[in-house]
Amino acid sequence: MMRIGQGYDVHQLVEGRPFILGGIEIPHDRGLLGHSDADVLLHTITDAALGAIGGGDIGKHFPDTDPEFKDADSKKLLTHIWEIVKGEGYELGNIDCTVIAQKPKLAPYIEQMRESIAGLLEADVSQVNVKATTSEHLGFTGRGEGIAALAVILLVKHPLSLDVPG
Ligand SMILES: Nc1ccn([C@@H]2O[C@H](COP(=O)(O)O)[C@@H](O)[C@H]2O)c(=O)n1
Ligand SMILES: C[C@@]1(CO)OP(=O)(O)OP(=O)(O)OC[C@H]1O
Repeated sequence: MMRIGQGYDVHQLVEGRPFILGGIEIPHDRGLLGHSDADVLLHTITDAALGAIGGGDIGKHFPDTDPEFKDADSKKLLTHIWEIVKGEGYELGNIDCTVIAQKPKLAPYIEQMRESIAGLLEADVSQVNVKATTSEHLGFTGRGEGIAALAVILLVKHPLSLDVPG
């Protein structure tokens, strides 16, 4: 049994916030704005996982009107959703993510993000791919006003092995 899900999220880049992406903090002169820590990549992955199990979206589970989730650590939000995914018998097949950011240069941090995401999804790093692209100075990402991220996830459920005698 396999299920596929996709995610998309955008957060604004502003001064005076830490820049947290894929569960790690990256040095930058600005950070992402949100009700939570605004980790746009983990939010996208959370939405993709929810999409795969028909579980709605991140805002349904963690409303941005609820003070409980103010400044929430997005690693904890994804971990909560991943418990639901596992409860339905699924594990990660693979996930492929794209971050659209004019700046900062993300290449030096890609491996650390992969490791962070693999840890959260209880999978091997080889099952997690993270890509970065600029948008060639076009649009809101190109002007550096915000960062967008996309993800496609494949969940797999292994059939119970039957212990047939003889
Ligand atoms: N924030 C980013 C954006 C891109 N990269 C790397 O640069 C390569 C070329 O980007 P283009 O937008 O010109 O296609 C891209 O493949 C990434 O490896 C990056 O590190 N950080
Ligand atoms: C994570 C939550 C909850 O703190 O808030 P934000 O950080 O604003 O993120 P978003 O992707 O807009 O929506 C999900 C939320 O409800």
